[in-house]
Amino acid sequence: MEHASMSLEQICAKIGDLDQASGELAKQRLERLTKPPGSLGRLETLVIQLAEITGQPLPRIFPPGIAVFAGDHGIVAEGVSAFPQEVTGQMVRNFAAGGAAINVFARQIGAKLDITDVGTAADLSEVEGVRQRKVREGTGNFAREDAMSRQEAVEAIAAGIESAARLIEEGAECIIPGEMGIGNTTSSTAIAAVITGRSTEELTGAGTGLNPDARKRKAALIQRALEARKPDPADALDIISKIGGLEIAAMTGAILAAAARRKPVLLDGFICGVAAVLAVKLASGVRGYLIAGHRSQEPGHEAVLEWLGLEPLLDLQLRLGEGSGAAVAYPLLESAVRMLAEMATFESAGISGASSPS
Ligand SMILES: Cc1cc2ncn([C@H]3O[C@H](COP(=O)(O)O)[C@@H](O)[C@H]3O)c2cc1C
Ligand SMILES: O=C(O)c1cccnc1
Repeated sequence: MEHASMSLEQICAKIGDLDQASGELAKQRLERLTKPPGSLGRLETLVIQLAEITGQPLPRIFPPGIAVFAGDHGIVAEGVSAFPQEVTGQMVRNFAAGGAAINVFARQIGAKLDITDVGTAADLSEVEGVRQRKVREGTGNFAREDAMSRQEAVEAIAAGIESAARLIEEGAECIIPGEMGIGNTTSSTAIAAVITGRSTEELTGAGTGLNPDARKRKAALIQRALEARKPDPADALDIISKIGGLEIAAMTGAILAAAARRKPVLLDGFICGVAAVLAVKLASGVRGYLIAGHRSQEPGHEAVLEWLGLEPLLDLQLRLGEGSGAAVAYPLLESAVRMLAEMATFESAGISGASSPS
């Protein structure tokens, strides 16, 4: 478990450049496969990226590992979610029992699901299959106080590093970060506003299902909270400690740890995208290791994707989280990888190449 005990600085320093040579070999093979050049579109660019990430001309991405983190949010006291705080802990029990959406999709794609309580307000110590890394019992209400200390932010990131490192140690070739935390679209919207500079009115969505009036109040509350907290846009740890979430910080750690081990990170929706932005802020080299699984219905996600420079694979109008959209997108990575590895070449199949200049 080499990386589980590495510090944040060490993990960031370990993130290497993409392997252009492996990407080039993948590209050359793509050109020889029995299809018009470029005709498999984004599956082609995807497999080139996977070769660059893994350093393997024929990349391996199976099995995937899903690292789910749960944390509570003090800001729910302001009425920013359609659901009560206790749902976070209740859903963690549901994850452990195998009944949540992410459990279904994890089984479908052959992924191991690693569940960590990084900061719920519930006592989940007796729940089998839930790792206890509780940094604190939910964040502070960032409309009134900092969400957590800088040290707590580092501890939550470390819990995420540990989870991804463990999954990779156990064989995972691709990491999908997921989360559960009632109120976390509020924290994520605040972070997205700080990073992108866009207005909270533009970025704020309905989350679990707020009505239009409640959504407007949520946007105004986030705006006031940002004026009070004044996070430094250049300092990811300052952002996390003032307005972040424990599970968001842990996802950031998981993303960093995956990149440090040259594993592709398949991103879920809005919350996960925000965690990826924070990871890029901590180590800019992470960017090339990211693949956006889908476009969430939360309006802030579009701004986050734009900031990351990513075009999502799917748009299924999802707005769930948990890692669900990434898990649903994972089979596309398998298609890309299998296409490169298993298709015949023009030479091997005895098929004539293009007759007119391309
Ligand atoms: C039953 C249930 C299961 C969920 N699974 C993910 N979320 C998602 O919704 C929450 C964020 O939305 P908001 O900021 O509006 O509270 C997060 O927990 C997220 O993972 C869920 C929400 C609910 C209610
Ligand atoms: O896109 C997401 O990650 C999301 C959207 C709504 C609620 N929870 C998560």
